[in-house]
Amino acid sequence: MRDEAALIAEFARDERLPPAFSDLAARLHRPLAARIAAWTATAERRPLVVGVCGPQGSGKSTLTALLAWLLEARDLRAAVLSIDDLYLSHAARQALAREVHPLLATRGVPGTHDPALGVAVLEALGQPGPVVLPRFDKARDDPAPEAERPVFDGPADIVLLEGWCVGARPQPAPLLADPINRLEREEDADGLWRGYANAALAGPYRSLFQRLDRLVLLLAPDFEVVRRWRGQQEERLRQRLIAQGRDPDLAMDETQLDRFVAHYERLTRWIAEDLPAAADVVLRLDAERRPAETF
Ligand SMILES: Nc1ncnc2c1ncn2[C@@H]1O[C@H](COP(=O)(O)OP(=O)(O)OP(=O)(O)O)[C@@H](O)[C@H]1O
Ligand SMILES: O=C(O)[C@H](O)CO
Repeated sequence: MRDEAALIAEFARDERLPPAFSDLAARLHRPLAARIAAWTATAERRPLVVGVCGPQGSGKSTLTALLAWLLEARDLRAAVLSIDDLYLSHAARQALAREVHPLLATRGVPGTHDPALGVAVLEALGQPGPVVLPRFDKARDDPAPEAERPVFDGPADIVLLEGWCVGARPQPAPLLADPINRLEREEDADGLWRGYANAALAGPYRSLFQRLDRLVLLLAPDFEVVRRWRGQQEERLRQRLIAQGRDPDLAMDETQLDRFVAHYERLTRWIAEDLPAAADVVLRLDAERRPAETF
């Protein structure tokens, strides 16, 4: 097995993470990778599918990327998939916006992904041979062209499926009655949009989430912190666009961001209430993304 400390240092450098990250990785990522390896050893089917659910900007893609490195160092083949890569195209969401509800134009809530694509990719990852993984380009707000999609050489031992609503269960109908923020009050007064998202969770998303063997749940201190974390993400996107010589205004400004995260508020709050009881590992993060408990 490759030296984990050296691997973590390399990862932190590549990802430009703060110096304190190495300590965190020793307390969190290393033991979590060991736990996932142990789950894999006793799993009844391959690949073992581990869901990583956490609010926007909570650090899911960083966590899963490092876990994949650590698992590979243990000679386990680990693929990472994000539910964000299953978003419907811009045109498909525009069609939903016309036909069902205007708020479905914005990517995010259940109903704006293609869960059947996720099921098909998980299935393909269980077979030998190359699998072209889906990729969504947030600056274009559209799936990336095939040439930009990564290829995983299957079969995978483990798939880490990360996303802000991975494993979410529908809300009981009475909880849908009252709007929870201004967006819902002003633009979904009759509850059609939130009802559609909830029905999607109860329907097509169930087939994807039923495939999860294990669930790791990250929780934010509160929704204000989620807004801040998501803002940091967008700032990174802006910097990346500048570095690539692309238009930085493809990233959202503060007003757009407030409206964007309002779409996520209901389900983010519901997940924090409902999923801890169902998760295998629950990590309560502070505002600096540090878990309160040692693992
Ligand atoms: N443990 C950490 N310490 C400090 N910074 C971190 C840590 N984990 C992640 N970050 C930084 O926080 C930001 C968000 O992380 P990441 O992209 O992993 O979040 P995410 O949950 O996948 O977000 P999204 O749901 O929007 O895709 C990134 O800039 C990342 O470098
Ligand atoms: O950018 C997005 O699509 C949301 O923040 C979910 O990750």
